[in-house]
Amino acid sequence: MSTVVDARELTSIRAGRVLFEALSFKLEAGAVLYVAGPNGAGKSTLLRILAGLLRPLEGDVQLFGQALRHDPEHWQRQTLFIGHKPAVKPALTAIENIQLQAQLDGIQLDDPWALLEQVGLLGLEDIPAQQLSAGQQRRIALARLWYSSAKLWILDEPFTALDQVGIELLQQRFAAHQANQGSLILTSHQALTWRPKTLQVLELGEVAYE
Ligand SMILES: Nc1ncnc2c1ncn2[C@@H]1O[C@H](COP(=O)(O)OP(=O)(O)OP(=O)(O)O)[C@@H](O)[C@H]1O
Repeated sequence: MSTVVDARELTSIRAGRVLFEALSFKLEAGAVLYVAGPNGAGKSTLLRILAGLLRPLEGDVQLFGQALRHDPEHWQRQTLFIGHKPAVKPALTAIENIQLQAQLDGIQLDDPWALLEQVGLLGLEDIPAQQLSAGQQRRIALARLWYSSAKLWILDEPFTALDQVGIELLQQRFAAHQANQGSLILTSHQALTWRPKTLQVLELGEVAYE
């Protein structure tokens, strides 16, 4: 087993609150880390630190044996981060959004229509994203998971707004990623109905004030 994430002594203070202090954990290839905790506990903050988007006050993260500061491009190639708000362009259609996302990810999509079908949006391709429902917009954002070859996925509340079929579809995608030795870090306020092969739970709890 190889270590994908090695988080060492992470401390984060935001808005005068200690969210976590000297937090250390490791994640191995093919494992799932489920970050739980109440609103404001620091889940998104931790995920953004792990994705290299935010610096911890103290501590550091090694990804595939390398620190972010040594090779940010390596970090970007190996990780796929999807935040809790679907990053869709409201005036673009679903297919245009998917193509744009792929372009930004440096991927040439052979068949964007097949991808649209995979995420259950076929028939809605000509509608601007702003006229789609919250769950449909989420599906556009999550389409990245169907072409991503990143070994580590970091997903902030990916199930939000999805219906039961969408949740099942996403969990199947997670299972395929895991079977391929992919690792996953996610937050959710819903209990997982899928039982990953290797699951670690990190509970961020009540926070202390400075
Ligand atoms: N951009 C920011 N600047 C300053 N403080 C922030 C910022 N974003 C979040 N915070 C603070 O960090 C705390 C943790 O926020 P975070 O979004 O990490 O929590 P969370 O566990 O993901 O919450 P939720 O379950 O509501 O999504 C919040 O209470 C907030 O005060």
